[in-house]
Amino acid sequence: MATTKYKRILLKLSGEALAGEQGYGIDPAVINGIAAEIKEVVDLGVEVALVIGGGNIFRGVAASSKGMDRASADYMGMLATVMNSLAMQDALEKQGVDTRVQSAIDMQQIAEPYIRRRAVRHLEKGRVVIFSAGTGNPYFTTDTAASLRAMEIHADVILKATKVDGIYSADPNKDKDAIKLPTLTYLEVLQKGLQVMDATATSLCMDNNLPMIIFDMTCRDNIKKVVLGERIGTIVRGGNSND
Ligand SMILES: Nc1ncnc2c1ncn2[C@@H]1O[C@H](COP(=O)(O)OP(=O)(O)OP(=O)(O)O)[C@@H](O)[C@H]1O
Ligand SMILES: O=c1ccn([C@@H]2O[C@H](COP(=O)(O)O)[C@@H](O)[C@H]2O)c(=O)[nH]1
Repeated sequence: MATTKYKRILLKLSGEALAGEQGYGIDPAVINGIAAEIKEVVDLGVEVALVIGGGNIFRGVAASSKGMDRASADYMGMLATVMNSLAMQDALEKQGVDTRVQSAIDMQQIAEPYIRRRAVRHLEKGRVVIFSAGTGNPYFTTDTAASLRAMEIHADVILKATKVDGIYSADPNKDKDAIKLPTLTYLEVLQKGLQVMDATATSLCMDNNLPMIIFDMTCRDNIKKVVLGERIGTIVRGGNSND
């Protein structure tokens, strides 16, 4: 078996990327492809926890900018992450991977409540644990939920799998002159105001010295490559970016 760089990972998947070409909802081909990649990582003996965004279904900020109460809109966003989590659970189980969905908002009929020690036990048994409903609180994001859960389960790293292939000097979808930055410190991300991840999540990782790798999830095998230690995307960590 190949030697992996990490023993326990928190993989944050972009909700928006699950929509594929259709731009909304869940593309079965995309989710099945990602599930197959996660299975390969599980088969390498890596303990995998997942947090999935909700941007393919509903974002609280977008609805509140059109007049909806922000907290209500955010609860809808959290429910969107539960839908994505259940879809991913189904896709993983179809491939023979044991999973558990835990929810930060109680919904006993469809998901376990979030219980930290229980989540860790599932991971030790080789099950993929999917943390849904974000942090359970409005005004947060799933990036913050990913940082929080990663800390709580003592993950070695956060892998943010998204639609861009790393962090750029500016949003590459808006600025064609933006350049990719292979290594950054959390302080640099905050000081430069880089929007790839929200400031709360960034600060939480910085305060707890948890490294994060941002990479493109639309490229086949990228998740496995990162787990095996290949340098792709952008690594963000504490200390000096030239270290
Ligand atoms: N400096 C930057 N470098 C890279 N991407 C950036 C930067 N600034 C903003 N972005 C944007 O950040 C996006 C990725 O983060 P975003 O939070 O939108 O998605 P996500 O958390 O992966 O997905 P979702 O919210 O749909 O679950 C990219 O698509 C890109 O447009
Ligand atoms: O802790 C949380 C996490 C998420 N939300 C809401 O859900 C949507 C979708 O999450 P993304 O991170 O944007 O993919 C988000 O826009 C919030 O509305 C939340 O309120 N609290």
